[in-house]
Amino acid sequence: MNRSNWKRIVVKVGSALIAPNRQGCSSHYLLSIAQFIVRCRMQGIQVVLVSSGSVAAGAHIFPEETKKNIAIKKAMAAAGQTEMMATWDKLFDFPSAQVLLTHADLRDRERYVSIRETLDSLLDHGVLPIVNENDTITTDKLKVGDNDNLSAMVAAAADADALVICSDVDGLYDKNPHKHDDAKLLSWVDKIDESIYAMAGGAAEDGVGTGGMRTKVEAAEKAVSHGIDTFIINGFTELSFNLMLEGQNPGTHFQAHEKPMKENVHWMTHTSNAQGEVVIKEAFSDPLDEGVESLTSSEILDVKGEFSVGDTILVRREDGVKLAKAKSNYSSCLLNFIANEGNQKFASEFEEKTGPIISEQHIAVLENK
Ligand SMILES: Nc1ncnc2c1ncn2[C@@H]1O[C@H](COP(=O)(O)OP(=O)(O)O)[C@@H](O)[C@H]1O
Ligand SMILES: N[C@@H](CCC(=O)OP(=O)(O)O)C(=O)O
Repeated sequence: MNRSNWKRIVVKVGSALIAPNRQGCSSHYLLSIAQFIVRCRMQGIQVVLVSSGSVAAGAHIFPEETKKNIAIKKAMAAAGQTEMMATWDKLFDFPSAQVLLTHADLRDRERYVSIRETLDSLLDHGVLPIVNENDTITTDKLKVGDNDNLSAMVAAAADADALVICSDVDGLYDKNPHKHDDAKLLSWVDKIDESIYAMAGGAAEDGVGTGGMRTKVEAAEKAVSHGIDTFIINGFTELSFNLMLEGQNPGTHFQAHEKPMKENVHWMTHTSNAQGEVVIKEAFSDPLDEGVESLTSSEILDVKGEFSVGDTILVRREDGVKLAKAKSNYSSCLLNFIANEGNQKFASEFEEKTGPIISEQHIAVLENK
């Protein structure tokens, strides 16, 4: 990693830094984060800010006994979002822009491309994009659910060089430091495997954060496979930011892969989730590695879920092994019809005229078979 090459970074700020006591926003911790952003920009590094905190910031407006209600939580987010944006805006003398996203936007290729273009336009005109999940309109099916994973998806969309996750602890420890006095900080992670996930616990039950370290490790896994160096640092202390600016590592550094995934393969693997499944015969699993022009309805054993043309699907072997994610050129309804043995003659004529079920350039072979 050579930081002098950084052109663009994503900085993710957790709720505890924005609304530490759930009593509205406080600029107490945001001042040094804002200063860091200003200094990065002075060095010619473009910054995208992913800011949590709308729910925590809006919490003080609603009665305590209502706060577990989902509709009230969404209302807290709506009210807190304006307060949070206003607090950030006061700290900068350049324009900022509110970008509210859901997973439904990120997993749709056209909307994803539109997000990329908007981020580029904002950054190229000196505007600071401030991104958050659009909690008010999300449902379980539509949401990312935590801003750690959201920040990694945004970092990939923005083609960032680094992702800096500012949290309420120094980084990833071998166990939760709030529960274990002897927990040790990991300053360097070059491979994210089960042993790393085993160390990462959830958020404190009485805290304001979502997801804890687990979602941060998930985010790091997404980002490093896109070639994005990822840091978890303590956003409570100014020292973290000074060390980052000096090129040092104040927390945990997850090393970017030297050979990142291809952009569309990364999007299919880490951002877009499968809307349905196609189960294929075991004997056909290898040709997926080479190209799939030959995947025809006669290899399909089962079609699961409802999907439309252009949706991402999971290709699974009959023994359950996940083989690939791919963009489907056929809807689930049509696939169900042509995969039926009785319709084979019609199917082969139809496929010949219409083209492959999945095309080679839109397939991501899954590494963890
Ligand atoms: N191995 C670990 N190392 C560090 N923190 C951990 C670990 N396991 C669980 N945690 C918890 O994760 C919390 C940080 O995540 P979270 O509460 O979601 O904050 P944020 O608002 O920064 O996203 C820590 O305060 C700690 O309680
Ligand atoms: N969209 C939510 C963010 C939820 C979230 O991931 O919070 P955190 O774990 O503090 O980053 C909000 O603004 O409150």
